[in-house]
Amino acid sequence: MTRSPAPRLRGAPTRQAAQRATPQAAQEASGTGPATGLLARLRDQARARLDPVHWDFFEGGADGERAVAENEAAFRRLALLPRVLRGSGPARTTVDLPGAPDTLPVVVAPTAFHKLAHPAGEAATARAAAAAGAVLTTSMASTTAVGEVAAAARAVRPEAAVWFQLYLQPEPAVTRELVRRAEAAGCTALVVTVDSPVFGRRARDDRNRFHDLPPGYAAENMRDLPGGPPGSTRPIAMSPALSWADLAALRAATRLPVLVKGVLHPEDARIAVAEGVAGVVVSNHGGRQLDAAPAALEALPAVADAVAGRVPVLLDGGVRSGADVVTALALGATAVGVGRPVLWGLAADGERGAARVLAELREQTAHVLTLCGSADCAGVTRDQVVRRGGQAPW
Ligand SMILES: Cc1cc2nc3c(=O)[nH]c(=O)nc-3n(C[C@H](O)[C@H](O)[C@H](O)COP(=O)(O)O)c2cc1C
Ligand SMILES: O=C(O)C(=O)c1ccccc1
Repeated sequence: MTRSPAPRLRGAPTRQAAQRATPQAAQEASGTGPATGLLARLRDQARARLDPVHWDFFEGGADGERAVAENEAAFRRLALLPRVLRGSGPARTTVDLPGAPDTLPVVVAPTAFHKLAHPAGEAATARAAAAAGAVLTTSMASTTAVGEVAAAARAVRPEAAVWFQLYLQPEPAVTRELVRRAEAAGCTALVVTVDSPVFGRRARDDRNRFHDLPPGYAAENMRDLPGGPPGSTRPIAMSPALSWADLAALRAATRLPVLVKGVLHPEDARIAVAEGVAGVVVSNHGGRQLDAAPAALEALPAVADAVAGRVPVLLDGGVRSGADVVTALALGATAVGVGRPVLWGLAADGERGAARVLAELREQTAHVLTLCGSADCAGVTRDQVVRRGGQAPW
């Protein structure tokens, strides 16, 4: 990648230096996170356990972190109108996604460097996702190679679905080799992240001088790629020169379904569907790329209208509860992704913590669907979402 972790400064800064450089406490206490509940507790535990530099990497966003805050705030501005007496029975909480039939509508969003959260790293996350019946989207920037990640998931549940997240690399031979590895690992879809023509500016990481993984950790998927010396890892490149033609070349090079992640403009969603993608992920990258971007949730209805049911639409960013999941479903998503909450669980208590996050979201989603009078994930509709605190119409 172009900014981070660029090998400018090696090794992690000390805890003391990070604390001096991290005056985030007041801002966070005033709080964008959930005030109570399991996820909030795991977040607190994660924060207490982690090196503050790594906490800041996981929690932070681009520039003034406005997009990060908006993702959660957008959910808080909305409420759900339940329907009653529909005789719908207890809600069924599975959906069909590309390469993942009958799966939870909560997908683990791709996040980098899980070994900084917990030494068991991505293998622990994979086991937790498999146990919950959730798709794991494993990041190209994982600290465990994709083959090992997918094997860990299948050891828990042979039919567990793992998707591989990919940044298209400027050298086609490198991209092709990454795709070959994902296919060989048994991944069932590729998720191409398209919101990163350059790496976002992360103020916390700059202040903490966090620009490289600590010794002993590496982006393992980037090891032994074409053009590099044997045994070494290549940096992940982000390129503003990429275009739809590069996506078409990728689709021609694989039989796996390809989803695009990081779409906010409805016209881009239309183009993506016309290009033949298998799904669109509405996302502002957890507020880590364009800080001026709207909340993902605010972009969702227009994208869902543009896609018009032709492929699944997913949303990630700010999903912290079953009510958030159901709100996104009602506004046109087939499923949602969760990024930071899984990292909180992983950092707090390894595999068990990540599994608790996913089980909690599954139970809350089923409960809220049932309270809304819906028999399944497709049964909540846009008319059931209303603004909180709006002007009374009378
Ligand atoms: C620490 C961290 C690392 C991330 N790494 C990646 C990545 O490697 N690839 C990617 O496409 N998105 C990455 N993302 C973005 C997530 O996939 C997702 O869009 C975002 O986290 C969703 O927002 P949430 O954290 O509020 O749930 C990362 C996000 C975080 C917080
Ligand atoms: O931090 C991120 O959001 C991210 O996408 C990423 C990508 C490559 C390496 C590290 C992080």
